[in-house]
Amino acid sequence: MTAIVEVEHLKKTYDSGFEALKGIDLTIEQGEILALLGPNGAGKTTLISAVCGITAPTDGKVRVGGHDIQDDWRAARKLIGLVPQEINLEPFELVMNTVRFSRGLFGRPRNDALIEKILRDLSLWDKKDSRINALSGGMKRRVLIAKALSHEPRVLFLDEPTAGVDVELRRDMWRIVETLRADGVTIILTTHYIEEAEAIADRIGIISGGQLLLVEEKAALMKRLAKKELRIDLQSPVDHIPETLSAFDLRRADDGRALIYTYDTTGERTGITRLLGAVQAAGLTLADIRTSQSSLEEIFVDIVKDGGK
Ligand SMILES: Nc1ncnc2c1ncn2[C@@H]1O[C@H](COP(=O)(O)OP(=O)(O)OP(=O)(O)O)[C@@H](O)[C@H]1O
Repeated sequence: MTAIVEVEHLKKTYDSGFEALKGIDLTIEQGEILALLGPNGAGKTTLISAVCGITAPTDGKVRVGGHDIQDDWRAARKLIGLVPQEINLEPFELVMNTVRFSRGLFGRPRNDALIEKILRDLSLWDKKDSRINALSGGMKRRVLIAKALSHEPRVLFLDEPTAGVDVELRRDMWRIVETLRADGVTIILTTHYIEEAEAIADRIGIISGGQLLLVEEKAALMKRLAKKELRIDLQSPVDHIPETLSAFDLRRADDGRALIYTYDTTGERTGITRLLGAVQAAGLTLADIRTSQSSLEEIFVDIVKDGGK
């Protein structure tokens, strides 16, 4: 594995005195998709801005492809594509020119074949001669991505790429991200849609209050933190949990028509066999049983609430 983005002890205190980043350490491997989740104001945009060299950090280091973002800005920035949260396009410019011009800004030679491919991949080819102000909001977002890709970056930052876009465009974006990943592009995205992180990320980072609470492989995170529940529907309701079942983590649901058992998925034993035996021994008759697992969303809410503990 090769690290493409290295962030060391990054701090940012705004002029107002507000400490938006409180010492972030993060290494991003080439070719991975990292989703940064966090509540509003957590510091996601500040982190991306500092990594991209748009915001000067108060302390700490950032290297992209081995280049220091402060000391060797030009070389580092050339490797980065940034899709900002805000739509910052020139309203009267044509789509084609917008994207072509952006490539030129990075000192890349004109390459109309590449620009055509990017526009086609983003379903923008038939809009190439349209003015930006004639596009819908979703199309403008696509233009932002086309712009960010025009100089062939190796690392793409997507700051809430799907905020406020419809489901169809969101799925289109996921497809585009997959294509880019296949080309070896590293992708870092911030999102409020946990479903999005669950669908496309290899690793998940959770930021809250300017601190990175955790960064972990998505699958490992879900395995480690997802709680499982077993729901036991009873033939006759109970008004309390029998004394003989008090050793189990049980609660009543549906006015006693069901018992919910919460268990740890990482434990060697789930305790289910013992529980079912004890339920029968307590004279209760089962109508049905089913299990469910907590989603990434529930895990996220728990982590942010507990501050990563
Ligand atoms: N230029 C600035 N001056 C002072 N404070 C700022 C500035 N920019 C951001 N902040 C503050 O820093 C904190 C982090 O903001 P940031 O935009 O990084 O959060 P975020 O995680 O991207 O939030 P959101 O999900 O709402 O986009 C917020 O409290 C914000 O008010």
